[in-house]
Amino acid sequence: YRVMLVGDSGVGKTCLLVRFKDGAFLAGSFISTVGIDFRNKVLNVDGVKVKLQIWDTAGQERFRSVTHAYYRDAHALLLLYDVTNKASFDNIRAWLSEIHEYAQQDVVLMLLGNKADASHDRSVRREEGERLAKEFGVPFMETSARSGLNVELAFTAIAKELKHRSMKEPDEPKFKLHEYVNKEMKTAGCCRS
Ligand SMILES: Nc1nc2c(ncn2[C@@H]2O[C@H](COP(=O)(O)OP(=O)(O)OP(=O)(O)O)[C@@H](O)[C@H]2O)c(=O)[nH]1
Repeated sequence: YRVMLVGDSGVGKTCLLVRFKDGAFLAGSFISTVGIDFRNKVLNVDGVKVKLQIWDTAGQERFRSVTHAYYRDAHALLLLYDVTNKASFDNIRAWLSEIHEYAQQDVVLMLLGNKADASHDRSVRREEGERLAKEFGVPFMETSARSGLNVELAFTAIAKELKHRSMKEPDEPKFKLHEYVNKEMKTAGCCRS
């Protein structure tokens, strides 16, 4: 399955991918993605191997036309903003209309408020993220590529949804991504990593 990471430049898309793929945080200077990059990761979802091909897109405006071309082939989108950068949150509406325009109608979508570790610099409250996600009917969680908070959960939830969509037995109940995310967040409390 193809999963695409989108959102403003600097919100932490590359770091989130590296954290998920290698379990490490890319510290040091910020190197902006040029165009598009991808990495594969195989997950075990309920006893089935699910391969995710994760596309890391450039957030910079000048690469937007490159990104547009890839939307159509994405099965899932992780849309990120940075909780320490209000503008990246305000731009989410624009990202959502871009997604509506270019992505498949049934694309799996999740909103992520990244850099949740940076509590001193926070400028977007968790409730604001929750409210926006609710307005658009998309699952939401805060993540941190630095601490690892919810990184595994975000990708696992997406993988579960994609696997269930294509492999559901006729009498198997439908997988509910929203419910799964909410349940996992509740059991994890505030500090899952
Ligand atoms: N505190 C903190 N910093 C982060 C986190 N994730 C990323 N960063 C920092 O944010 C900066 C940008 O991260 P990137 O992952 O390169 O951002 P990007 O979204 O891929 O940016 P583009 O490639 O330009 O679209 C880097 O300096 C990272 O160290 C996080 O979870 N917490």
